[in-house]
Amino acid sequence: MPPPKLGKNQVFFGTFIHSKGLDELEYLHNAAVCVDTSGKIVAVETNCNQQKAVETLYGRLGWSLDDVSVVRARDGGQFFFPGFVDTHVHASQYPNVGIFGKSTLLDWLNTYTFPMEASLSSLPKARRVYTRCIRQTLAHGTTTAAYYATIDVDATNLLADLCYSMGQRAFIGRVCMDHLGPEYYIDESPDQALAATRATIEHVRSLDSDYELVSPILTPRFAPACSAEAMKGLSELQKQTHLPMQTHISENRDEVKLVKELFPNSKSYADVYDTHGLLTEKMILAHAIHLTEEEADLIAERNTKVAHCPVSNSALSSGVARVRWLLEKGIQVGLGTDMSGGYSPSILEAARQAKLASNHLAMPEGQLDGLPQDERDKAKLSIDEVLYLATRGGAQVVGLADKIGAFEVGMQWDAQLIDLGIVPAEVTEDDFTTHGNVDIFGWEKWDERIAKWVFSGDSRNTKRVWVQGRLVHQQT
Ligand SMILES: Nc1nc2[nH]cnc2c(=O)[nH]1
Ligand SMILES: [Zn+2]
Repeated sequence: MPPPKLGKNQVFFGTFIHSKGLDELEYLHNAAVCVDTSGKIVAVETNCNQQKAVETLYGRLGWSLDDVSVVRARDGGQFFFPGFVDTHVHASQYPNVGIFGKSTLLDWLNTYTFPMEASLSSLPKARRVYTRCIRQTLAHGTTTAAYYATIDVDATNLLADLCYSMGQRAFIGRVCMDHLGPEYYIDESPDQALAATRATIEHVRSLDSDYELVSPILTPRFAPACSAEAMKGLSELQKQTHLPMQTHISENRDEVKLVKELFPNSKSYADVYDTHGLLTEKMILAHAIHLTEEEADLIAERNTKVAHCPVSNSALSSGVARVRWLLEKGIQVGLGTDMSGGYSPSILEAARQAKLASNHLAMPEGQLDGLPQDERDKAKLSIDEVLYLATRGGAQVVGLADKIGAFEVGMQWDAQLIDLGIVPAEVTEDDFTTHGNVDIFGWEKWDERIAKWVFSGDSRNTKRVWVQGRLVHQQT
């Protein structure tokens, strides 16, 4: 069942905050954003109240009052923000969030991850897990997610159905793994892996023929789990279909060592993907922590994207990705929760941890030890920068930079209404109970309010969420 069509044009009034560039949030106060019935932003007007909108905007758009429904962000306490983009998330691992003990990547995969993923060949179980994952990520403001499902075609197709009916913009990856997996959870052969991938592509196409909301994404799990034939086959399939792709790279030192042993003739981990035709501008590489200078240069040259997953990188003690270093090479970077390597469904949490991880790089005895302090300090990401990665950066990574990530004419209304619970003058000081941990006194400047949101905010501040103009989450 597709989500219901929009019956009316919509106008949103209030404060809108979005990224103008990597290090600059733009604050539009007393603004109006008009959204047509296809969910497209058709006007962005500053210094605009309802009366002015009726007098000028509606006429220009050919709208009458009856055509329009109005949503207002309350002055002071509320603002609209672009929906978050989760560029790397395993929907199938959602029940395992927080469960990783002291493990690191390779033993974590065998102990926790493969058994859980294999168990989702039970469709009733997959339905429960995927429904809750989508509901939870929407409640945290994630309007677009690049999902890994499992090797099971039916369960993967079910994830596509659920994203479509619940209205989340999503990329659906049937996981390809025909090498080194446990016998209970592995593709039988490269041919079978490719046939299964094609079956999911067909299913998603039958659901959403132009991939307006839900798209397939080719998903070789990572080099150690894929035969050379499977990787080459996926590269061919990508050339025929032009679909996006996703995989993991250089997350963990033992993994990098394993890749060296498995592909002794390759120059590096990145070179393995390159020589199998997978290192292209359509590929999203998760983690990218232990890359060499040459690998990062190659990734930049190929215009390949990176999903930075700081929560997972800390949880599995994988390392700290050098995001500034990647950005300065011209590589486009977004944020990923990497559930359940990461313990949180929240891209706001990923943004917070991206900030803190970048500070760790700059500390003495950190990874950049030996460089002068002012050089190390450059590694630190600002609040504005991590929010860029969470929105516009993510949009670039999933290939939708012209469609989502900001409030611009021509883009889709993929947005969230945030409430920081600022106490209006007319309300008593006791009336602040519903806004979670964020405690605003009213005298903070807007950039300080945003900093408080990034460090103390959570889903309690996410009041409503829209995708393509449709309301997909409303806090009760
Ligand atoms: N974090 C993470 N890394 C991987 N590398 C290969 N598979 C996985 C996975 O499921 N999660
Ligand atoms: Zn992952």
